[in-house]
This record gives sequence, C-alpha cells and structure tokens, in this order.
Amino acid sequence: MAVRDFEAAARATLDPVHADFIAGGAHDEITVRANEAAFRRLRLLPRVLRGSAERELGVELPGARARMPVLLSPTAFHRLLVPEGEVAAARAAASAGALMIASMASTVAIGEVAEAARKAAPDGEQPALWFQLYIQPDLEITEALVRRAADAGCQALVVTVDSPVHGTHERNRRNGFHDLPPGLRCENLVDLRDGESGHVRQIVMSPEISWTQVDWLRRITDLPVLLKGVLHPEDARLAVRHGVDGLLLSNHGGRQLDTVPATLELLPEIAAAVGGRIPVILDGGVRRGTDVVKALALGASAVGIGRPVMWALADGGEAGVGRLLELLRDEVDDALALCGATGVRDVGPELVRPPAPPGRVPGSWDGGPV
Ligand SMILES: Cc1cc2nc3c(=O)[nH]c(=O)nc-3n(C[C@H](O)[C@H](O)[C@H](O)COP(=O)(O)O)c2cc1C
Ligand SMILES: O=C(O)C(=O)c1ccccc1
Repeated sequence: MAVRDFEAAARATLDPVHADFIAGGAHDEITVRANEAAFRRLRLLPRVLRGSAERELGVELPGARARMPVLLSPTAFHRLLVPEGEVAAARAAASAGALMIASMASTVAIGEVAEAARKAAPDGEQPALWFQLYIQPDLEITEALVRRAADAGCQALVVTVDSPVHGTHERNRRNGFHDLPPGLRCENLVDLRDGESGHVRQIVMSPEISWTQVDWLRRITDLPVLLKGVLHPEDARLAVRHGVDGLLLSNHGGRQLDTVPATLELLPEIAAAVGGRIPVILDGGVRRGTDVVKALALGASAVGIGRPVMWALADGGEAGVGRLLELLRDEVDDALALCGATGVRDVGPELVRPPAPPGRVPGSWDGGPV
C-alpha cells in the first residue's frame, strides 16, 4: 500500500469532475508536477550505527502538539466525497494524533468539526486543530469567523495569503464545475452578521488584503497566526517582523500562480530567511515517508498533505484517512530508522544530496588501469 494507491482507488469511485477538482492545478499545472518532482530528484544520504529502538515522531507547533510530523493541510468541500465530510477527516486525524487545519471553505461548521475531533481523540488528549482563514475585506465578517474558530477551540489561525484572486483551474472550467451542488454549502459562512437566517456568504478573495489586515488580525485575537503561501524570502522576513507565529510554505499545491518553484526547492532559502525564529511547515507533493524526512532535513518543522487526504476520504471516509495516516506514520518511522535518526529533530541538511550530475560520476573508475 502506498499513497498513490489511494489516488487510484479514489479515481475508481469518484465522479471524474470531482477527481479533476482535486487533482487539478492552475493553468498548465507546471507547479503541480514540480512539487512531486523536486522530492524525487533529491537523494537521502543516511548515517549508520547511531539509531535508537524507537523514533520520536511528535512535534510541538504553535498552540498544539501532534503525535506525528504530517498534518492535514486545509482542503475545501469534503462532503463532495463522503456524507460526513470534514467530520470523517477530523475523527481520523484526532485518533492518529495528527494536526488538522480545517478549511474556511468547509462543508461542516467548525464547531461540529471540533466536537467530532474531541470525541475521537484518546482520553486526556486535546486534538490539534487549526483554522484556515481567507481574510475578508469586510473585517466584521472576518472577526465573526475568527470568533467562531476560537469558540470551537481551534488553537491557531492559518491565513492563506496566496489567493488575492481565485486560481484558474482549466479542468474545472472545461468540466463546468464552479460551485457546490445543491444541498452542500460553506457552513462557516452561514448566518454571518446579516441576520437573514440560512444566508450563506460567498468567500471573497481580495487583492487589497495587505500587512495592515494581518496586523489587525494579530490585535483582535490571542491565537497564534500563521501565514500560508509565503514563497518569497523577503516576505518571510517581513512575516517575522510583523510578529507572525509560523509559516506554511506552500504554493497551494500548484493551484494559484502556475510556474512558481516547488516548495521543497524554496525550503532552504525560506528556512535561512526565518533563521529558526518561527517554525516553517511545508506542503506540496508530499507522498512518501522519505519526502517527509527530506523536508524535515532541510528545515521544516512538519509537513502538510492536501490531495492524499481527499483521495483517502473518497476511498474510505474516516477509515480511509485513518489508513493513510497510519501508512505515512510507518513510512516516516521507517525512513528515520534507515537514516540512523532517533526522531524528527535528529535530521539535518547533511542527510540530503542533490543527484549526481549526468555522465561520469566523480571519483568512479573510468575503465583505465587500476
Ligand atoms: C481540492 C483542494 C482544495 C483545497 N482547498 C484549500 C482551502 O480551502 N484553503 C487553502 O488554504 N488551501 C486549500 N488547498 C491547498 C492545500 O491546503 C495544500 O496547500 C495543497 O493541497 C498541498 O499540496 P498537495 O495536494 O500536493 O499535498 C486545497 C487543495 C486541494 C487539492
Ligand atoms: O481549490 C482550492 O485550492 C481552494 O483553495 C478552494 C478555496 C475555496 C473554495 C474551494 C476551493
């Protein structure tokens, strides 16, 4: 079993329009492919004779602790895939001790998602749950959303900043997929402010959102604030200066600006810009335990997965996501053991190498006299 088996299984059952919604990216999908390709290119160079009987897989993140370094990046519209929607993902995450970032564009209200997570978590464990936010130009609406997330018990806000406009997904355009089908809606946006019961607002993506609103958000909430979608090292430095509590280094799975670099390629530069002052979490193209170890080695505190969660949900609901997380947990543990590492904090850049250049390998025997 591998993550790619979940994709194949999901494709066998999913409406092809929904499969395209999940798989698709912006325009030519160059960045979609680049994310996975960057992991495939990089090589691991293990240490030997220095491991331990068990690996420490737990991570401390702003406001939350998780039992594994793989978290669920925010993804919209889970009820397209299974009737329980986000509740199924939240239960599986809480049982596995994985952090879930609930999407603002969730088809179950954040209060219900949090309640499901609490019930599924082992006794005495607080489920790790963050809320993803698109700052709305109407700050009263934004504040009401923040209050809903805080009241639900979310431990941090993840502000997605790579979406000043909607990404152009040509597959959706070709398929005529523009909205949720009747009966499903963005439940977090129901009955916000305008009183009219049952009224659902549209999520507004606005190019006018700036650091001013990020500063404002930091003033109106005590929750840690992370930014998702910072790619430029200069913006990473600005984020630190604005008192942001963490970065989710993400290109939205190649769904916003096409042709941006793979997140793994940017990681060393972003980690250097941040200089350990705040955690950097990476997502985009993570499909194997070895991918997780590569990202950790290059400076990530944890990694996120997007599409794999959608495939696992489509394939088997809560149980499917449970199997996916168990698989990745085992793969990470295995890769760390094979690297001679005692845990997620025991890996550094010395464990990765670029592939050898094509042609003759330096230092190898060239066929001449020995
Ligand atoms: C179907 C789908 C829906 C998504 N919805 C959201 C969302 O609501 N908010 C958000 O910030 N990112 C969203 N993303 C981006 C993910 O959070 C994440 O950055 C990306 O999927 C990671 O790449 P991966 O799919 O290769 O793991 C979505 C991605 C997919 C595939
Ligand atoms: O598809 C996406 O990537 C995404 O971020 C999104 C946001 C809002 C509604 C639906 C999808």
